[in-house]
Amino acid sequence: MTLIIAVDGPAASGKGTIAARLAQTYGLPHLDTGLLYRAVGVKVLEDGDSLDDEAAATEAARGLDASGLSDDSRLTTGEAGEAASRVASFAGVRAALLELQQAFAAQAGGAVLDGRDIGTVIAPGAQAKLFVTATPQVRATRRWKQLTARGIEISFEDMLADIQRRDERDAGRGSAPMVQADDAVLLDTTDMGIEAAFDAARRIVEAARAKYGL
Ligand SMILES: Nc1ncnc2c1ncn2[C@@H]1O[C@H](COP(=O)(O)OP(=O)(O)O)[C@@H](O)[C@H]1O
Ligand SMILES: Nc1ccn([C@@H]2O[C@H](COP(=O)(O)OP(=O)(O)O)[C@@H](O)[C@H]2O)c(=O)n1
Repeated sequence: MTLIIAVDGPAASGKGTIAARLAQTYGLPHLDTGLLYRAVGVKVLEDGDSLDDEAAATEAARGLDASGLSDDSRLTTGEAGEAASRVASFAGVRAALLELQQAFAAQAGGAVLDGRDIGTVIAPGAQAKLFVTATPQVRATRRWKQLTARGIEISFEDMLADIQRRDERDAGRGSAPMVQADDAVLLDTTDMGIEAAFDAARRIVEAARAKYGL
């Protein structure tokens, strides 16, 4: 049996940071699945199509080249996050991205994936499942600091409103909504720094490894 680690949670909860560090710790490949939806959203915008156009978004998802996404600075903006969340509600987009993600999860040796539906849809059999969260205020503060450090200007109030709107859309959509899997462990990082959050995440994974003898 291999170790698949599923890390889900809302925007700026720290799931990507935790997933990357877990991957490093256990020597596993890591896929930030949010980048796939961000790339689809940005492609729709760049093609001049509407974010309400499911056919255009599905076509963009089918034609997606998933290589090099983590180096693409166009994908880290607030607009890209918003566009991602809009196209991510389309069943056609999710279906087009399913196989790629499931193949990544199933590769020999195991994998770490982070997103919204990893523990519920992409890898329901994952040995370790974390649902990472924090209050909207704390998450907005983290994302605001991250974006302003990159020279992106946004007010804190707008940031908080963006995060809350995205939370609602992601949790409320019909297709693979953001929800904690029944067997996921909740990790609330509201009062934790990065080190404490990572330590807590590692303990959750260690418990799963012990359970499965991995
Ligand atoms: N526990 C934490 N405490 C403070 N800042 C954090 C914590 N976890 C992550 N961050 C910072 O918050 C920002 C968002 O984290 P990230 O891992 O990208 O979140 P997500 O993948 O959930 O959107 C990053 O700048 C990251 O360094
Ligand atoms: N597995 C996933 C990952 C992301 N997404 C969507 O893509 C958007 C961007 O995801 P992300 O993980 O890059 O966003 P952040 O949490 O980093 O802000 C989310 O708001 C979701 O709508 C999804 O639907 N399913």
